[in-house]
Amino acid sequence: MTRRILLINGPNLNLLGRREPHIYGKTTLAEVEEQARSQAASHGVELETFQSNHEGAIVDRIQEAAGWGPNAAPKDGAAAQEQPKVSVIVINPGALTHTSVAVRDALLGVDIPFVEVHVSNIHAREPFRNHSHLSDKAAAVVCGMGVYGYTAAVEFAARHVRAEDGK
Ligand SMILES: O=C1C[C@@](O)(C(=O)O)C[C@@H](O)[C@@H]1O
Repeated sequence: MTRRILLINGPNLNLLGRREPHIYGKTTLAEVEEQARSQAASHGVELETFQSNHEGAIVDRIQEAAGWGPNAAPKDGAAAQEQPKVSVIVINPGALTHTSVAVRDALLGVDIPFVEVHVSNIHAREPFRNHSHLSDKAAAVVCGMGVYGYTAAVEFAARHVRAEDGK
């Protein structure tokens, strides 16, 4: 079965490269996503991407990763068996990190391991950014490495997927 990684980016990360470049750098989200896709492919893993500025859309997409939720394809019979599963979620929740119990509940609800990524070092910024609603449940947390954090997270996720396959 094809294994999948789902890369989710939350609010304002569509502006990567243009937004506060002194904090988030000049690499665009399209470049991050393309690099992540080919990096995963080099491990024989498919990578899907999703960005939204809307909390509910992110909750829906997380549920969909488990084959649930309002947008999930109907599952029955053999087709359901063959549907590739998302094995790991890599997520930069943006500001939702600090506010969203709903995103936390969605990630815990689907029981898919996740890696939390932040481009900036959230512990070296304003106090309201120091707390994450996700970190205590994350398989790993990457922050302060710039967009290289996505590379580190995808590498970790791909290894996890391969380990699942017993390779
Ligand atoms: O939107 C973001 C981006 C961020 O998640 C990061 O990648 O460093 C950090 C958050 O505090 C902020 O709201």
